[in-house]
Amino acid sequence: MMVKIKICGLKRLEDIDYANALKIDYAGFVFAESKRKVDLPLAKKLVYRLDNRIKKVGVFVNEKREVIEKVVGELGLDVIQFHGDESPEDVVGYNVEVWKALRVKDAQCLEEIKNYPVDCILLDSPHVVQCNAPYPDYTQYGGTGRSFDWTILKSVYIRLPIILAGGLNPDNVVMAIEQVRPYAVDVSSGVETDGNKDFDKMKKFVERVRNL
Ligand SMILES: O=C(O)c1ccccc1NCC(=O)[C@H](O)[C@H](O)COP(=O)(O)O
Repeated sequence: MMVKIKICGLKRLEDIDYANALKIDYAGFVFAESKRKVDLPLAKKLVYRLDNRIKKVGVFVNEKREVIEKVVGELGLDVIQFHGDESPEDVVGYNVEVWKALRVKDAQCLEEIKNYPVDCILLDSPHVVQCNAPYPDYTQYGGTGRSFDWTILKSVYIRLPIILAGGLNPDNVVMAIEQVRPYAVDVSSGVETDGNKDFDKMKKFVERVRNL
């Protein structure tokens, strides 16, 4: 089966045009503290422009249930991606598909997954809190551009479909897929130039995955 593609952190109208042209499977919108954060009015414009065959994923970090429900309802999101420290109880009771991100430090931390009643598990790099920053650097919850040691996954059986994230780019995505055999790949930094999505990098990424 063809590996699905999610591109995360879309924040400009042209990013949506790129996503539509490349017919990606999932478009990710970040509703958490990040340089890629979108607010509801902007997200509405982006979603309105998005090809309705592309699934809309909302990324949240430790967000209140009522906020998530409002965003899901107003945008018609297809998927909630929990990317913070949410517990298994926090992620239940929504009427759309739910993904939980886990930051992979070691094989032991993958045990946590077994407790989550979700549709997919997204494996990302461990975050590094910037200790010398004057305030906590929440962007480090995701979108770090760093990859983790994929060999950790070899020793663990994961029942859920895996979305592989963290430091993927057009040059390493084929190797990543061959090693991990995920249901989908997720990229943000690796298809950006100077903080914005770059059509040529997105195209290269998509072509390399689709040509497998
Ligand atoms: O992308 C962000 O800025 C972000 C901020 C806070 C929480 C999650 C975030 N992104 C979630 C994603 O799904 C990213 O695509 C994933 O972390 C991979 O990012 P990258 O390593 O930059 O490809």
